[in-house]
Amino acid sequence: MVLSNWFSKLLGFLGLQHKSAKILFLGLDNAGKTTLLHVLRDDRVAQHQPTQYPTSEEIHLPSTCGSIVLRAFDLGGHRLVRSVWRDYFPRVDGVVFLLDSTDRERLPEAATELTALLREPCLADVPFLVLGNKIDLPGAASEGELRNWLGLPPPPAAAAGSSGAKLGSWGRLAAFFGGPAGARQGGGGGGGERPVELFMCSVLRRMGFGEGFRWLSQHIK
Ligand SMILES: Nc1nc2c(ncn2[C@@H]2O[C@H](COP(=O)(O)OP(=O)(O)OP(=O)(O)O)[C@@H](O)[C@H]2O)c(=O)[nH]1
Ligand SMILES: [Mg+2]
Repeated sequence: MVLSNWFSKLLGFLGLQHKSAKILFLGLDNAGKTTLLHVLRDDRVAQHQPTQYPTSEEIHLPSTCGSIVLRAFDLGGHRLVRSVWRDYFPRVDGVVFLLDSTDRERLPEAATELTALLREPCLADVPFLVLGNKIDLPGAASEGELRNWLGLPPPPAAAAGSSGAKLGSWGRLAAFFGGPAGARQGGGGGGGERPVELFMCSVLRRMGFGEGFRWLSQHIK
């Protein structure tokens, strides 16, 4: 068992093994979910109509994004279509939650949706990759500001006063918590915790999300 785990990790490291994972792309309308999905699939930025109906795509992520195969579900973020999100919760391997970091007016709404998802019992063990998108635009919220809105604790390096804070909006926040945003679950690295991490990104500039998907691929069971 230990040997086979070690072997599969080695294959993954060498890019010779692909995981297949059911991943939900969630977040408010206009966050950039469909744009991201198509950048991942075609490596091309295009304009899309607001998503009205759920769609799914099989996406082979390159080794720079973790060498995994995603069954990615783009569910649309408009208030009216959010009611279908829960139909897709069974057997999910991961959630990618996108935020428009320039839309401060809607950050409370986004935080409420994220908190509700984190409270979902059937998503209790599911890793959450949170992407603070559109940092190419002037006035985008910083990583720290988003962390405050979402109730995420500071990364350990920043809390200890190290130079990690210099990473600023391009940096990454590592946090393990569950239940409502900001509340640690289990504590101290023990059982019952699930991984949640924030990465700042620009889908348009193709920056930041690759690191996020590498992180996610490591946390998919
Ligand atoms: N400046 C900038 N604009 C972006 C970025 N990512 C997406 N957008 C724009 O944001 C708008 C919304 O993008 P979509 O991908 O359609 O958003 P969505 O989350 O799928 O929205 P719904 O389908 O309504 O849920 C589009 O005009 C995109 O071009 C980014 O990184 N930077
Ligand atoms: Mg869409």
